[in-house]
Amino acid sequence: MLEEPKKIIIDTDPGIDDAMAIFLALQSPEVEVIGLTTIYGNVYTTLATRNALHLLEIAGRTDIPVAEGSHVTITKGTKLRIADFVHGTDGLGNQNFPPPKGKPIELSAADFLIQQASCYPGKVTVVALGPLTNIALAIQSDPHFVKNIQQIVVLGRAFAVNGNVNPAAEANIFGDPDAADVVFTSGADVLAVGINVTHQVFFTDADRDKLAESNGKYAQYLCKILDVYYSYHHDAYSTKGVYLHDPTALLAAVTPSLITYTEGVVRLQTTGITRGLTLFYNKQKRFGEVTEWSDKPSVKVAVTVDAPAVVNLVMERLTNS
Ligand SMILES: O=c1[nH]cnc2c1ncn2[C@@H]1O[C@H](CO)[C@@H](O)[C@H]1O
Repeated sequence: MLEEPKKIIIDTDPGIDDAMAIFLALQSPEVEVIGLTTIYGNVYTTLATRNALHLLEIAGRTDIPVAEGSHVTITKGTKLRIADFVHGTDGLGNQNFPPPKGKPIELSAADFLIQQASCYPGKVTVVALGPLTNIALAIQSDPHFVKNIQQIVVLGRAFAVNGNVNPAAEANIFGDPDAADVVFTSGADVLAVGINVTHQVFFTDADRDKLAESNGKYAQYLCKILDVYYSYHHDAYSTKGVYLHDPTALLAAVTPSLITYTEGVVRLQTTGITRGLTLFYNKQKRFGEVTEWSDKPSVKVAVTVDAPAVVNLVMERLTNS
């Protein structure tokens, strides 16, 4: 018997690698994209919404609703760190695409997440590709959300490696560490795919050439916007190629066997020079004293990834489009 596709909502800040992940999801029969929710991160939230609508128009999938998310952090912080230097000022490789025709739905991202999770209890997975504000708001405003949601796959953390904002912190967690702490300690089924894993999934210059040679509609579109992302990686990491952060997290939801994970408690540093640092407690020792870790639920933290399989899937699905 054919399995029903897994319903997913992508919480996104598009973003070049977000665009790859969204197209990949639309090309994956294992999942049904039931909505996009938007958040600041790679760009401000207003532009994230515009880009999400634009990408769905490119895909011919304007049937998928877009719900706009928070413009501020969970503590109402307005000093946001926006990574437009990674993605271009428009978030999509400085292409000056025309504005989308569509509009976001009336519901906020958090309310849409709550509504869908309660409509399909145990059947909706959120793939969170930006800071976790919307998900934390959903958790805080609906006591049933944690049990209604099937899984929250988070692209975020740097597990035992340096961050990419500074040595302590990875960009999505750094974007709203207080929200991340709410999500990681909520008791929901959380799978964190950190940059210790996504930095293993490398898309080379030759891979981009292969995309360019194909007639795939998504491949052609992505080749236009990828230049900025490639130059940033070249400057920042001296690499000839880019890390596939968002596509890897997305595929961890689509095909869970591509990764392995360990389980433990994750807590956040929310202040000081290590703001955004995540600490993983592996539960190998029972501490005598009660600590901020003792009574907290475990989450899953990705440890390994089948990187060649991820690159193959990305290539296959984007070129056959
Ligand atoms: O060097 C960087 N600084 C800030 N954000 C980055 C950098 N590289 C990638 N991303 C963005 O942040 C997420 C992964 O941490 C990805 O969504 C990626 O688009």
